[in-house]
Amino acid sequence: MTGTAPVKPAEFHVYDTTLRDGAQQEGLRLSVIDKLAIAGFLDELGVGFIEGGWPGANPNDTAFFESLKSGGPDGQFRLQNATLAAFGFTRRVGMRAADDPLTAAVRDSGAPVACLVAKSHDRHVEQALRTTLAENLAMITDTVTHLRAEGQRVFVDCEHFFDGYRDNAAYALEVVRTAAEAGAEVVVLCDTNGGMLPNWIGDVVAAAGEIGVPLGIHCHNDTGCAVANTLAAVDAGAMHVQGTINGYGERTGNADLVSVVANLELKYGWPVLPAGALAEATRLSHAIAEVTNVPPSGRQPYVGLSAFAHKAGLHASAIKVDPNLYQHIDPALVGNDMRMLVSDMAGRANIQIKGEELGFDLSDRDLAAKITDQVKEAEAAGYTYEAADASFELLLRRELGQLPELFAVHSWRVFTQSHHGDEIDTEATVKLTAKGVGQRVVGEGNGPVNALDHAVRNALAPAYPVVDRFELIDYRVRILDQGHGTDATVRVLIQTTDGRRTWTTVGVGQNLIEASWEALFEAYLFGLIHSQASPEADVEEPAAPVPAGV
Ligand SMILES: CC(=O)SCCNC(=O)CCNC(=O)[C@H](O)C(C)(C)COP(=O)(O)OP(=O)(O)OC[C@H]1O[C@@H](n2cnc3c(N)ncnc32)[C@H](O)[C@@H]1OP(=O)(O)O
Ligand SMILES: CC(=O)C(=O)O
Repeated sequence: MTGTAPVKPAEFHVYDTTLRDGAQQEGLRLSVIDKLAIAGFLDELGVGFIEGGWPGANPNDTAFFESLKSGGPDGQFRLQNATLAAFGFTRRVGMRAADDPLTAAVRDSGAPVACLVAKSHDRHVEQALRTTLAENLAMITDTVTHLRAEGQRVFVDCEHFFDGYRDNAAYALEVVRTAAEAGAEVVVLCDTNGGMLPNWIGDVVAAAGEIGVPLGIHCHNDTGCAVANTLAAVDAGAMHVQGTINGYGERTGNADLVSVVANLELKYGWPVLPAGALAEATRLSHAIAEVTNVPPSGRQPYVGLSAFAHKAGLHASAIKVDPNLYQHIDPALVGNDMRMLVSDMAGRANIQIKGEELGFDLSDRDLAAKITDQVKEAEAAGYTYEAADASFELLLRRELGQLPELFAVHSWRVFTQSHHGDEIDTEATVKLTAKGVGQRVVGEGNGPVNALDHAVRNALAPAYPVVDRFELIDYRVRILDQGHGTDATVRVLIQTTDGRRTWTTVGVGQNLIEASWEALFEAYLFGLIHSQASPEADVEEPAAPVPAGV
């Protein structure tokens, strides 16, 4: 690798603000219980500081700090690694810090650290605070001094520092100096509007470093550079990085702390988390996403589902020799996995690696080439195996002569009728033979796929009771040739679970019901093949009923 990593400062802070700045993301709403759950995950990741919110600003954040004082609802919650920080701002204009109720809320929050946002851009002081530059400095001194005297460690977030530096560098630097002289342990330079680029950040942090106080960095992602800007600040001497898990935050978000710490640990070689913690990053990032109810981005660096997914044939053929040829790190270092995708961009190597992953020997080049051609042809017709691993496995089994005939379908039909124009009934009939016994079963449903699902399930159940545990959990339709109105080709993807594993199958056709049937048939076939292979599925809890509406 060219370029050398900077030397790690003697003291280095990883400061998480998911519960405060992350919660400023549109659509994200965290209850006290959510915050406690996330704090637990952050602590497990090993961040040094967890900013829990702004006590006094809203009842939820106040309740979170109160709850932590008594160990959460069950009295057992304790942070093992992290130090709790309470966010607040400098005292109000014209008031004494000791009399300001919001300063009191931070002071009385029980958090050992107070992180205060202070204005550092002269225009903001004059226009937003509507006060003098001198009074802003007095507000900083008074608030920091008061909280220090009350026994709190204090960090100061200099809001709009980089924009402020451009307009009035002397004043922005004066704010840093004032905060440090009043007792701030770290002065954090904030790219509040997120408009900076790495070299600008680096230059300004280096200039502020001349003051000789410990500096931190807090970047928003409006230029898409929050992580790069954070690293540029570290290169220029910052010893404290702020960010949020998964990059949550106002507008386009904050620096994604997962990427920041992974870069520091794996690229700079700096141990910034407890030993072994980084290998939990994928699990913890996804666990936090479950709590925030924001779907994780597949393309998130390091921990995204696609972060180590390989689609192109050329990549796969090199990966067969050595995975590192097309990966910047071993995915296990962050708890992620390599995934091989099968699509029309696949070459033999994708098919061979994927086949091996599924337990099939595809080392025969001609056989692998034949399957590759079949995949390309099917994909050209509208199938997608990248999203439907189960259908790909069935295709392989068919080609390898390893597809057991667990049941044979003779016919199926669907019938929908409306009564007096409002009530609509759907009925499906399936005729099949399973374990030598013929069945002709009628299923009803609130839509054709639902009715077919009931019919095929009831027809298979006498021979294979395990089907009662199969639950259709997702059904997606995509029109493939959009110019074609109602005679367009459609693709249906069905996701099914048996409570232990989840699988996806695909069907394609000009008839929506036909495409749905194909995906449904494959869903049952795949589920049955695997329940035969591991019959312990028979003792699982029954699945919930089939979702309505299809
Ligand atoms: C860059 C950041 O993300 S900083 C964090 C921002 N987060 C939030 O704002 C979320 C929580 N905020 C809130 O709940 C509310 O804004 C509160 C409780 C803090 C204040 O609410 P209100 O008293 O109703 O004031 P409002 O929000 O309308 O305006 C903010 C006031 O704080 C003042 N203020 C802004 N920054 C600072 C500061 N660093 N120090 C002191 N006062 C400040 C403003 O001048 C304004 O004063 P005014 O009331 O005299 O007009
Ligand atoms: C403090 C903060 O969140 C900011 O300046 O962006």
